[in-house]
Amino acid sequence: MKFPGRRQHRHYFPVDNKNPLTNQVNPSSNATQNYIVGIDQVLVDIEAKVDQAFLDEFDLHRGMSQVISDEVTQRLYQRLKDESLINYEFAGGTIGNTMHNYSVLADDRSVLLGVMSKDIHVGDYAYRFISNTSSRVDLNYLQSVDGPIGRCFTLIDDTGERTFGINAGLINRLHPDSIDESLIAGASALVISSYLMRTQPGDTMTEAAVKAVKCANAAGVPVVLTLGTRFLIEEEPEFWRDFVHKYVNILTMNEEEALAITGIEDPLLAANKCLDWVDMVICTAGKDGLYLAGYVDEVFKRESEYPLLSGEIHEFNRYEYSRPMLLNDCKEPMRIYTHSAPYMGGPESIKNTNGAGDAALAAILHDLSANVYHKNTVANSSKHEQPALTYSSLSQMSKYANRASYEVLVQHSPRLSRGLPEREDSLDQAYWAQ
Ligand SMILES: Nc1ncnc2c1ncn2[C@@H]1O[C@H](COP(=O)(O)OP(=O)(O)OP(=O)(O)O)[C@@H](O)[C@H]1O
Ligand SMILES: O=c1[nH]cnc2c1ncn2[C@@H]1O[C@H](CO)[C@@H](O)[C@H]1O
Repeated sequence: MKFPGRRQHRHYFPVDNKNPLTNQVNPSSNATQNYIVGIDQVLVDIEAKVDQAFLDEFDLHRGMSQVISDEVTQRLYQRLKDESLINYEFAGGTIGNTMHNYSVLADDRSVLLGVMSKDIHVGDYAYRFISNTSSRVDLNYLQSVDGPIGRCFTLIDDTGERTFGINAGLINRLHPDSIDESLIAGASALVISSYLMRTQPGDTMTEAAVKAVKCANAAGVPVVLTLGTRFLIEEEPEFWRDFVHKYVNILTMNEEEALAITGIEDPLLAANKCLDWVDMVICTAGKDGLYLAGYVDEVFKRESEYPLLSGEIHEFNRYEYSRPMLLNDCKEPMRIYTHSAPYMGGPESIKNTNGAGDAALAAILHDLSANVYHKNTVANSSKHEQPALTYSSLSQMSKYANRASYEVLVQHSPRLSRGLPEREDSLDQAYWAQ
C-alpha cells in the first residue's frame, strides 16, 4: 500500500529526506510526533486445539472470553502440557496485537500502555511478550508491577471457533497515575477495548482507561473502541451504548458484537444505528467481509465508480469514494457506507481467524495516522481543505483492512511478521486505484 509515512519503499538508506513539494528537509520532530496510543491488558496467548468435552471439563463457554481462577489455570495448563496440546505461546491482547500490527504496517511508532512484570527472566511470559512485540511499539510507558502479566488460553475447536480463558495476573493494576496526559494529548488516536472494563474489586484499570479517554476527548484526539467479545456487551448493552455515545469516535466490532450493542442482526443496519452515537464504524463480518460507515460533509462527497449495491439500505455505497469526517466537522452531514468482500474471496485454507479483526483495525489506524503525517509535513496540500479523519476513502480503506485480515488468516499468530507489499502481483492496480 502506497502511503505517506515513514516507510521507505525504494531506499533502504534514504538518500534524500527532503519534501518534494516544499524542497524543505522534513523536520524529524514532526515525524516523531505522529504516534498512536493503545491501552491493554498485557497478555500472552497460549494456543491449543481442543474439543467440546475439554471445554466442558473446565466449565468454559464456547466462543466466550472468560476470566478463570488460578486453580482452574493450573489444572488447564497441566492438561495441555501433559497431552502436548499447545501449538504456541505468543504475545497477544487485542490492543497489543493492534499496536504491533499498526507498527508493522506503518513502520512507525505506537505506544502501548499497560503493566509489565518488574522481574523478567529469559523464557518467562513477560520476556515472551516483549520479544514477540515489534521494536516500533514503544514499551517505555508500561507500568511495572510486582508479579505476573496475564495468560490467555486460546482454545480452538474443530470448527475454528475460539474460546478464551483469561488468567489475569496483575493485568488490571494499571494506575491512573501511569497515564501521561501529554502523551495522550499528542497522539493521533487513542485505542481501547471493552475488556478494560472487566475488572475485580481493587483493580484500577477501568479508572486509568477512563482518565485516558477523557483526556483524549478534551484534546480532540479520536477515541477508538473495539468491543472485544459479544458476551461482555450482552451483559450491559445500555451501559455500552451510553459509553460509546459519550466518549467514542470510532467503534470497531464484529457482527455478533454489533447485534449485542444495537439489537440489529444485519451488519449494515447495525453499523448505521451506531452512527447515531459515533463518527465512524468498522463492522467485520467474517466470511462476508467488512462494512464501514461514517459521515461526510455534503460538499466533500465523492461518488463511487463501482456498481451500486443495495442491501437493507438502497444503493448504500453510492458515496463510498468519500473520505470520512467527524460529525462535528460537517456543516451538512450525510451518512456514507461501504462493503468489501474478503480479499481474493478469502484464503483457500484458513489457519486461524484469531486476530483477523485486530488486523483490520490496524490497517485503518495506519490510514488515519498517514493523514496526520501528511498534514504535518504538507500542511498546505489541497487534500487538507477537507478536514477528513483519514487519508483514503471509505472504499479504499475497507480493501486495505480486508487485505491485512487476509494475512492473519493464512498464519497461526494474530500478529503480522512483516508489512504488506507496496504492489500486489496478484492484483490489478485498479484494485487499489481511485
Ligand atoms: N471465513 C472467512 N473467509 C474469508 N475471510 C474471512 C473469514 N473470516 C474472517 N475473514 C476476514 O477477516 C476479517 C475479520 O474477520 P472477523 O469478522 O472474523 O473478525 P473478528 O471476529 O473481529 O476477529 P478477532 O476478534 O479474532 O480479531 C473479515 O472482514 C474478512 O475480511
Ligand atoms: O480479556 C481480554 N483482554 C485483552 N485481550 C483479550 C482478552 N480476551 C481475549 N483477548 C485477545 O483477543 C485477541 C484476538 O482478538 C487474542 O490474541 C487474545 O489475546
